[in-house]
Amino acid sequence: TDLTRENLQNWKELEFKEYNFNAMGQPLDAGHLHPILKVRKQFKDIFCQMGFEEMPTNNFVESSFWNFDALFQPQQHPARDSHDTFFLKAPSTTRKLPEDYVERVKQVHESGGYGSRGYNYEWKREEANKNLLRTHTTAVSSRMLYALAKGPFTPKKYFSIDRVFRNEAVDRTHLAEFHQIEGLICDRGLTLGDLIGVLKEFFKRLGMSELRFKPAYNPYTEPSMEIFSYHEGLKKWVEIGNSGMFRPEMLQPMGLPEDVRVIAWGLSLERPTMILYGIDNIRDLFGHKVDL
Ligand SMILES: COC[C@@H]1[C@H](c2ccc(C#Cc3ccccc3)cc2)[C@@H]2CN(C(=O)Nc3ccc(OC4CC4)cc3)C[C@@H](O)[C@@H](O)CN12
Repeated sequence: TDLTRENLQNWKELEFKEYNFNAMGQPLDAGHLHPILKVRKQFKDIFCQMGFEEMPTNNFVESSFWNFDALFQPQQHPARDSHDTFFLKAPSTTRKLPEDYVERVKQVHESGGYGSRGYNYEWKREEANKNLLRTHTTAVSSRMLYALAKGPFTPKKYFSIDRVFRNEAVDRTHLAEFHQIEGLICDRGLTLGDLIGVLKEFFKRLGMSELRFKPAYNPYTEPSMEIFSYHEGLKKWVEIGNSGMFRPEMLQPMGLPEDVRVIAWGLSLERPTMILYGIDNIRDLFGHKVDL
């Protein structure tokens, strides 16, 4: 019908169905939060409830100094090789390091001190200057502890959850990068018992109450422990992380008081996410391929 004036009036004669104001709208196929982000929030909430402050991890590029040397990791350690670490071409070297602290790190690597024998090798500044993609968030922990040593000492609880990069073969469950979760407590007179206690409290909040600890080795912690938990679902003991007490060779050159101890632990974000969401191929978590 053409749009004449009288035609526009004839809707008044038509019969319309009553409005159903209780009708539900069409379900919107809205977006979904990525599982990694949901589990990251769970861990962040647990750390915040336990009084931890988040560390600033917004620098993927780090110097070998903060990533390795400050942690008393020797320059000939295999993890510092380009087969395990991504070194940067440009900028290949770091701009600025605290010279007086670098000198003390050089000393402790070469000839020890603070009760340590050291590694007895010629420490090279060029090696420490090399820029890399951080291999662990422990590089951020060393920066934070150094900053803590600068001022009057106050006990601190810090955590970090962010991406780290390893030049490793990738397979079904390993990518060249992953998200590391790290917690640390810095206070006078802390002991291994305090570490075990805080680990029990931390993992209990994730539903893992039965923990076992196994002696382990890290270049920057002594003693070190691998952490295991009995997983009801998988009916077996699962390695859920690593932990330890930062060595005096790491803490003393920073200038922390000699009775200050640091207990720390780490785990990944991908492993718990894959287990909690039943994902058995890391490609389903990340990756460019999307099955449409
Ligand atoms: C090269 O990657 C190492 C990674 C990653 C890891 C290991 C150690 C640290 C550390 C540390 C550290 C130690 C001392 C001081 C400071 C930091 C951080 C991440 C996980 C650490 N792991 C790991 O996350 N396993 C895990 C964690 C939680 C979890 O929860 C499930 C709901 C039940 C399940 C599993 C242990 C293993 O997966 C291990 O084979 C792989 N590890």
